[in-house]
Amino acid sequence: MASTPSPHTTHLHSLISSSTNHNKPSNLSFFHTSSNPSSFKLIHSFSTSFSSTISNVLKTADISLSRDLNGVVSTPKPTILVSEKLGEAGLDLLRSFADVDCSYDLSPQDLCAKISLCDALIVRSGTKVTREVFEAAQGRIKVVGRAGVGIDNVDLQAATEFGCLVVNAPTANTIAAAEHGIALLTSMARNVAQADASMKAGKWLRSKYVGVSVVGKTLAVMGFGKVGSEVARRAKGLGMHVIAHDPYAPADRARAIGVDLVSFEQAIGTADFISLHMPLTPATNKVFNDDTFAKMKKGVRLINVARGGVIDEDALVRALDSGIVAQAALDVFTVEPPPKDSKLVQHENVTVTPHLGASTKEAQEGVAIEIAEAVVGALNGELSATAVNAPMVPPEVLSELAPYVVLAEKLGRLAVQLVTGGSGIQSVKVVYKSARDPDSLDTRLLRAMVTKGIIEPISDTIINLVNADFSAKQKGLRISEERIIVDSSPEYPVESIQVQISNVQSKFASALLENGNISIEGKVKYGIPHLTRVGPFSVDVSLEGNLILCKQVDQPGMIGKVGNILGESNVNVSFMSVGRTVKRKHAIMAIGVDEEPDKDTQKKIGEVSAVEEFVFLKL
Ligand SMILES: NC(=O)C1=CN([C@@H]2O[C@H](COP(=O)(O)OP(=O)(O)OC[C@H]3O[C@@H](n4cnc5c(N)ncnc54)[C@H](O)[C@@H]3O)[C@@H](O)[C@H]2O)C=CC1
Ligand SMILES: O=C(O)C(=O)COP(=O)(O)O
Repeated sequence: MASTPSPHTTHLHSLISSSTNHNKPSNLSFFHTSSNPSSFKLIHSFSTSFSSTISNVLKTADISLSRDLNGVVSTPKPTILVSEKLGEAGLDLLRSFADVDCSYDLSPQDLCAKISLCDALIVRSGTKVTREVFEAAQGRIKVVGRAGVGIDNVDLQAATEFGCLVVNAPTANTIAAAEHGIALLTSMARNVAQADASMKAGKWLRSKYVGVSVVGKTLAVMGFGKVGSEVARRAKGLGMHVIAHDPYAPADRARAIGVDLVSFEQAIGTADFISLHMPLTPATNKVFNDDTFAKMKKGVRLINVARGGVIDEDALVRALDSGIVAQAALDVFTVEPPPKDSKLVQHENVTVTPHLGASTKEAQEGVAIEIAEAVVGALNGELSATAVNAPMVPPEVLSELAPYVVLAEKLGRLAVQLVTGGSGIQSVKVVYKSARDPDSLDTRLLRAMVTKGIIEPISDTIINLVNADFSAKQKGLRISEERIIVDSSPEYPVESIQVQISNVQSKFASALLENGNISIEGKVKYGIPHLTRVGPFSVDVSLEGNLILCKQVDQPGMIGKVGNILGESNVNVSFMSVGRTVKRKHAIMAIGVDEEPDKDTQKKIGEVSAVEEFVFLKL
């Protein structure tokens, strides 16, 4: 298996660990637009640093570096388990990137046994991805790809808790499902399946199988999403009068194709045909039951290409027996496959297909490519446009926020190290200063990264965009955000980010504001995150390597003294900056160092007479 740890394997948890200099711009260039240095225009190609940054946001790529016997380092392929039949084009795409294990018809036990060896899992509707599966994965699984629309077979809550991204393929099977809905509607109306079966049994029953016409009849589309609206469009082509019920669909989209959105009661009470196209959720579970069947027009015909669970199947049998429902055509069932002796399946007025809605050659090839691209992208650390349990952030927003994402994580990491004991944190405030309208600044990524920076140093939880909010909540950490509009260039999304931690003691008292909060602030300068404020003190040091913060009496010679001690211990100083509140009183020295000074060196710094307090912080 690709990334099974071996003696020759160094396991890195992500493409870039938080202590490496991944934020160093790999290919920065500047061009000068005016004599004012602040208007230097930055041209930053994010080809390497951007994808690294985004990998860090998601931490989906569990990349292992293997050494061969000659010590040459190579990156083994991730392993993707495909547990149900997937189109060849998608499999080819996956194989070009990963080791692909196509194991169909796995028992739940077999799936749990395999999953800890896999970085991604691709399923259709037949695999139940339960909490047990995520537990058995032991943190290895980074993405579940659902090759289709409905994700009711994936425990999303568990996926989120385990920081596993779930992506689906929401568009490629829409037409197939809509066509199947129409096929069921028309074939049911003309008893095609029953007549076919009877002829094959040697009969010729022309009068028994007189059907009903659909033209002029009212069709209620329940769930006016992608499939529902395509069914509506086609039904109008058949001359039907189409109404729809969908509490979340925009009325103008319905009006545009000549469909009226109506209430649930109105839809089921007036329709001759009812076609179901909503997802299975706690709210739609068994929404068609004895009560709702009782409100339907006698002799109604029902089509279900959505999910079996939206119907109480026993109630449907009763409604068929009583004649409320004249006929039903079902592609989906509460339990799939349904029991062989299912009264519903055996009912003479019911037409059934074995969940074939998405099963056309075209749809399956499309779905396979759509999901393969999404899974490969996610394993590469890209945020997916079809993420189900993480915010979908458009690529242009992502690329713009990339350096701020690094800044946010580092500020969180710094702030938490200033807390005495590093625990007991309950309340964190993140203040964004920006010239942009608050509505046009999406801070979810930044908040997730501050959370990551705060939680990871004090726990063993890996935080990413998927589980950041959940993990914060679980740890009783309240993260609030404030946006301050400033009068600067709206060209950059954020002017500065400040992280405040309240109600804690600090091991570096100078980082406290008057309100008692630990506070640090940073900016992105020329693409590189900088620390610009510690408590009330202004500093200016790039956030690379490690950091020493030193509070001293503001007097000449301090930089030299501390610099000498570090130099004698062979600790390389990359940046130094001094900030003070009042001249000749107190100053904060922020020193960027490449190496961690040993205890002796730290002791010597502490013994410099004018040094009042100092702290060493890892970035
Ligand atoms: N049989 C099959 O092979 C296939 C089944 N499906 C199923 O079809 C259903 C629809 O798929 P899409 O149109 O792609 O999804 P979609 O997300 O585009 O549409 C679902 C619509 O249902 C609406 N909805 C949510 N709750 C509702 C409620 N309580 N009452 C009425 N409407 C509600 C939503 O607002 C949304 O507009 C899903 O359940 C999906 O799993 C989809 C493809 C193939
Ligand atoms: O996409 C959906 O929601 C479907 O129901 C299709 O399911 P399938 O991939 O054919 O098992």
